[in-house]
Amino acid sequence: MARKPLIAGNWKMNLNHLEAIGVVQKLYFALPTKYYDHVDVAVCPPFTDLRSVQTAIDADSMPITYGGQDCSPEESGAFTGDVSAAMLRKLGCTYVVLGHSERRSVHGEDDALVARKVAKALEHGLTPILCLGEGEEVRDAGGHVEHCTAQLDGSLKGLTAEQVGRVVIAYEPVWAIGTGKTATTQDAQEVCHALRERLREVHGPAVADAVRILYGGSVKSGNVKDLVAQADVDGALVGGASLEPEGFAELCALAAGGPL
Ligand SMILES: O=C[C@H](O)COP(=O)(O)O
Repeated sequence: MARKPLIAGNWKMNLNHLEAIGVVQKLYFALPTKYYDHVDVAVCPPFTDLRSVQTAIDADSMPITYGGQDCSPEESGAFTGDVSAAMLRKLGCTYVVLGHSERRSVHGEDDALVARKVAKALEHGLTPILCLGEGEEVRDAGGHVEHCTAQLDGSLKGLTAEQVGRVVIAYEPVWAIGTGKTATTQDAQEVCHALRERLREVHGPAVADAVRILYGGSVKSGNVKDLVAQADVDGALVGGASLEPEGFAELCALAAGGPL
């Protein structure tokens, strides 16, 4: 089954709201419209940039979507510092990154909490980009497939097949994030394939065939084409390389079968 690739830029805690407008506009002008038939392009800026990004995108009717980098598992109320799924949706977000390894390690988020966030995001019409991946020690011990499928099960716990069908998965080996050490295309394919087979086993073939599974971890123009050529890799979650708009446009074009 053909799945349209998704390239999502996770800006992490970079770029203020004024810089964000410049980056989105440069990305739009650098990537010819024809490529959007072959790739979905999204940016996930910090919360404080979302309104500005929305305005820039709407002003030029850009075919770029955007999302948050986290949301609360709660509906609303006394949760100082948190941002709700409803607030993101109201700002026009399509996506929300959930369970990123930086939130799992820095903020102690576990699978159970991530599963609650995924459910809340879906309830409000957001598409969660559910991140999971093994650390270096697990990889060295050869436990990466078991680790990732267990994280998948735990982070989707309690969801129906219909709900799981609306999730994007991002396989991000922790040892490849921001390190310049990209997984080989075979490494990426091995885990993305195992995740898809696990979805097939638990949620059925229609879900397994429809869900997009991205790879993330030091993705750049030089490796994106080989990564998305893998049968079970349906795009990329891009950190550092998404901050520079012309380079990110080139990366998106290559994922769409380009060159730019
Ligand atoms: O969410 C994105 C990932 O953490 C990858 O970041 P990176 O491309 O800077 O390695």
